Amino acid sequence: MPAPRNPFKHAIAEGQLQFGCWLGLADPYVAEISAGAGFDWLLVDGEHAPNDLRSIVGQLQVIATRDTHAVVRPPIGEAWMIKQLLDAGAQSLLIPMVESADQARALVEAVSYPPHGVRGVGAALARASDFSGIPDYLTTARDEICLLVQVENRKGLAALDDILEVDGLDGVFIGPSDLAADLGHIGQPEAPEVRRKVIDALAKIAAAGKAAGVLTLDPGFQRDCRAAGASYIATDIDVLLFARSMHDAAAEARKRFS
Ligand SMILES: O=C(O)C(=O)C[C@H](O)[C@@H](O)CO
Repeated sequence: MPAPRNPFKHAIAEGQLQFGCWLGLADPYVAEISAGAGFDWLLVDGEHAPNDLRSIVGQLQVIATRDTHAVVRPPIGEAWMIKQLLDAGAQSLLIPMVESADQARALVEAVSYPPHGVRGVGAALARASDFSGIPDYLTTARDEICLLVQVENRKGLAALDDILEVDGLDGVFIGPSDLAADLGHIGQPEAPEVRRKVIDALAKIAAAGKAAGVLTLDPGFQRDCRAAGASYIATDIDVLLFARSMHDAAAEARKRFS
């Protein structure tokens, strides 16, 4: 029996639109609600949310029970973190702040077992192999791992052509917020210069045959990104949805009783 099929990997490889939601509330309970909401994928954020390995595992477990897919973002692209996330059962990873082809190649090695890479062999005791319930896990795991790298500054954009030549990379995701900051427009991912660069990068990624992705809350810009070739687009963030609903509910209750 092989490693479980990764439907997200295959969908974005074919350019099929997958829309997703960023999960920053860092809690399996919230992930369970989100997993039933209808998004194609959910980003479990270890970079900017208060997640640790155990909270990520809890979210992977509940997301796996629903018809959606978890993409996990570690704080940084370190091989030891990637090893733990893969063993915990994450099949799709989004690695932040990638700035060179060498860095991208090291990440490909981190998700591959020797002799092709450096992933440690410990799946026998891991959730990824269904605790040894998947006999062919070691020989088939790599086929179903989706490796996405995040390019989000001028250095990364300058290296984009080289990054796109790296074999074993499924896609490149453009981070508009960090890119805006690096371009001198901190807090303004909607600045025209940022948007132009995002659209140009997405088009270049798609033209190179890799899957292009982005996070933007602006519906008009989401459509522009799709037109430029993006196949996985995060359209919402749980923290903002919850915060907005709480504020609206309290304001309406206050109005009702005043
Ligand atoms: O640069 C970006 O955009 C991202 O990397 C996504 C952010 O981290 C996301 O959390 C929204 O601020």
